[in-house]
Amino acid sequence: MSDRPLLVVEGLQKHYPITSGVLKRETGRVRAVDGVDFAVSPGETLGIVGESGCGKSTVATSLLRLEEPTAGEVSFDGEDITDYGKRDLKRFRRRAQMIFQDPTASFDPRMTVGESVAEPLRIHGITDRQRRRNVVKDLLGRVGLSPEDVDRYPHEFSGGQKQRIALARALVVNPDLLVADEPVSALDVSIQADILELMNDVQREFDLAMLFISHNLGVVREVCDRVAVMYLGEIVEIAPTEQLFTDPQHPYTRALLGSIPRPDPRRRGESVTLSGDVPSPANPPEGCRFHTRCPEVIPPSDYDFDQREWRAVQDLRQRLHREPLDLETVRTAHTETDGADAPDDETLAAGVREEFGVPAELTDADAERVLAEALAAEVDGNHDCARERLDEAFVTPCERTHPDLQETDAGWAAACLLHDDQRRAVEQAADD
Ligand SMILES: Nc1ncnc2c1ncn2[C@@H]1O[C@H](COP(=O)(O)OP(=O)(O)OP(=O)(O)O)[C@@H](O)[C@H]1O
Repeated sequence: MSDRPLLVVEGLQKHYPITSGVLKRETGRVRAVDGVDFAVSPGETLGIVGESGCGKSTVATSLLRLEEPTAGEVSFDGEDITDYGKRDLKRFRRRAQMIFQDPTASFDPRMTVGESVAEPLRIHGITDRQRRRNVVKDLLGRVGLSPEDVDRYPHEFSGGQKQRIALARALVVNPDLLVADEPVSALDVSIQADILELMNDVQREFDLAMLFISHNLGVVREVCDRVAVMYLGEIVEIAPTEQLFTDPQHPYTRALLGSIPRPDPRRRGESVTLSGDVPSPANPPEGCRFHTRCPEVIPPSDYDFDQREWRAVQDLRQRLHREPLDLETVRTAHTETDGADAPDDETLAAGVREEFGVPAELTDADAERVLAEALAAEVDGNHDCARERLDEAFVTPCERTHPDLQETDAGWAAACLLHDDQRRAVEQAADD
C-alpha cells in the first residue's frame, strides 16, 4: 500500500432539487451528500457505513461522475477529474470500476457471460475477438468459475456466481479502483463469506484500491482497512477498522456498534437504542445533525442532568417543537387502565412524562421546576408557552454548533463536540 492517495475527495456535495408545480419551481433540496472529504490509497480498502438513506450510494455515483456532483473536487492519481470532458472521463472510468448490489440487474439476459464480461474491453478498443475471449476465460477461472462458462447465459447462474461474473467484468479492464456498493447484501448469507474472501483475494492480486459501501458493520470489519461512518450526508468518524470497532469516538458510531446483534446473551443488554426517526436530508437539524437522536447529547451547563433524563427531556422538547401533544391518547390510556374518571392536569402531566420516559421528578431541582411549568402549560392548552419555556431553558450546545471532522486524542477524526477542542471553542464562544 503506497502512502500517496489514489483517490482524494474534498467537499463533495450532491443535492437533489425538490420541485413543485407545472413550472417545476425549486422548493427545497435533498442534501444527500453534504460536504464529504476522504482519501483512498492504492491497495487500500475504505469502507463507508451508515443507515439507509445517509448518502453512501450517492457518494459513489457522484465521485465516479455517474451523476454530476453539486460541488466538491475529486482527484484521481493526481488529476482533478471534476472538469474532465467525455474522452478523459472514459479513460478514468476504465481505471475506476463499480459493482452493484444486484448482480442480476447488471447483466443483459440475451448476452452470454463471455460477451458481457468482454464488453468493457470492446468499449475500450480491444477489437480482436479471440483475444477478448481468452482474457475472459482466464478471468472467469480467477474468480472461481470455469473458463467453459464463457458461453453460458446469466440465468444459468446463482446470485453468488453472478456476483463473481460481475467482479470478472469489473476486473477485465485492469482497474486501479473498485467501488463496490453493497456487493453481498443481496446474496444468501451462506455465500456472502465466499464472495468477500474472493474480493479480498482479487484486491491483493490486482493491487486494487477499494471503496466498499455497506450498511452491514460485520461485513465491513471483514474487508476494510479503514472505515468512514456517515450520518445524514456527512462523515462523522473515519478510522482504521479495528480501532473504530474497539474504541469508537463518535456517539453515532457507538450506537451503530451497539446495534450489532450480539451472540453472547450476557452482553445483549449493552446495546444502545437511538430515539426518534432519522431526520429528512431535505431539512437536516441545525448544529450537529445527530443531536436529535444522540444518547450523549450535551446538557446545558446550568443544570446537573442525568444523561438519560436529559435525552428524554430533549425528546419531549423536540416533540413539542413540532406540534402540540395529543393529550387525548394520554386521557384514554388513563381511563382505560384505571377505569377512572377523566384525569386531572397533574395526572395528565404524569402520563406525558411516562410516554417520553421522563422520570416523575428530575434529579436537578431547577430543571424539574422548568419542566413542571412547561408540562402544566401544555396540559392547560397553552402550547406556545410550554414550547418557549423548554426552548429557553434546555438548549444543547450540539444544536448551536456544527462540529467539524477533526483529529481526536485517539489519533483519528470524528465530528463531535464531546471532543475537547470543539467543546472549548463552543464554551469560549458562549463566554465572549
Ligand atoms: N435521484 C434522487 N432524487 C432525490 N433524492 C434522492 C435521489 N437519489 C437519492 N436520493 C435521496 O438521497 C438520500 C441518500 O440516498 P442514498 O441512496 O445515497 O443513501 P444510501 O445510504 O446509499 O441508502 P441505502 O443504503 O438505502 O442504499 C436519500 O434520502 C435518498 O432518498
